[in-house]
Amino acid sequence: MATVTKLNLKAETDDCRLHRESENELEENEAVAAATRDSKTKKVVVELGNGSQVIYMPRFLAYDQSWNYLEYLNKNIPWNRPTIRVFGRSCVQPRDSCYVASEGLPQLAYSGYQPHAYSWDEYPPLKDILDAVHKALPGSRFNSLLLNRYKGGDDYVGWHADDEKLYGPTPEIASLSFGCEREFLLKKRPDKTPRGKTTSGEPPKKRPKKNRSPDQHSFVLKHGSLLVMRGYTQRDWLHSVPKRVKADSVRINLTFRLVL
Ligand SMILES: O=C(O)CCC(=O)C(=O)O
Ligand SMILES: [Fe+2]
Repeated sequence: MATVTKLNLKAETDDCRLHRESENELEENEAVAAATRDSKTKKVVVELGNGSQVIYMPRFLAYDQSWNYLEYLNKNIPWNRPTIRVFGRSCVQPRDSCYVASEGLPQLAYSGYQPHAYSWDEYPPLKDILDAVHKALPGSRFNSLLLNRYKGGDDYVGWHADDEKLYGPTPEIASLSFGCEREFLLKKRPDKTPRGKTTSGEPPKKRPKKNRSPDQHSFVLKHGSLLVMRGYTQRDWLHSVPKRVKADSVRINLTFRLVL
């Protein structure tokens, strides 16, 4: 049975707690994510294991400023809903998107689609947001941005990893959210080592369930929040923003990336 840890960062309580899906599961599974949180900034660091890490800052940008950004982006970005290829079939991408990148970088291509790269200069507020991200993450650098707009609960992004070659083996992705709160899920990719085998050839040691870290995580991404995926997260984990019937307003998400 999969181990699941839900990170609940609801606006009403602003109380960052790790809690399990159900009491039942609590009994069956004592696995808890290794998470640390800062009581002042509410920043949460979740160690996913094996060199993968997620950082979540629920109050990265001020509330009012974030509404101004949402309004600006909603009106001024040349949103596009391209036809993409998924599992060999053509379909309309279930959300709007746009791509912004520094000049001279190799072209991004995903799901058989090559988005046009717009310039940062055309959208000065994006440069301000990028500056704020660079300030918050010293030592990190980003030179491209994929924007997504979810018009309502029917818009979504399916399970995927941002593991395109042009990002290198350990891409860092900084994800900013504006507007409607949506759930962001992470699940561990299936282990490629055949059952009963270990990479060293030695017989597998039986590890008790309670020492196994969770293989699924859930974050409710708040208006003005920043979530960072680091290390081997794109190699070992998949992420998604599923459909939600109750999500009835627009959400805009910006993912900053470094093209090498
Ligand atoms: O909307 C989000 O929070 C995630 C978007 C995403 O995963 C992507 O653009 O690759
Ligand atoms: Fe992604």
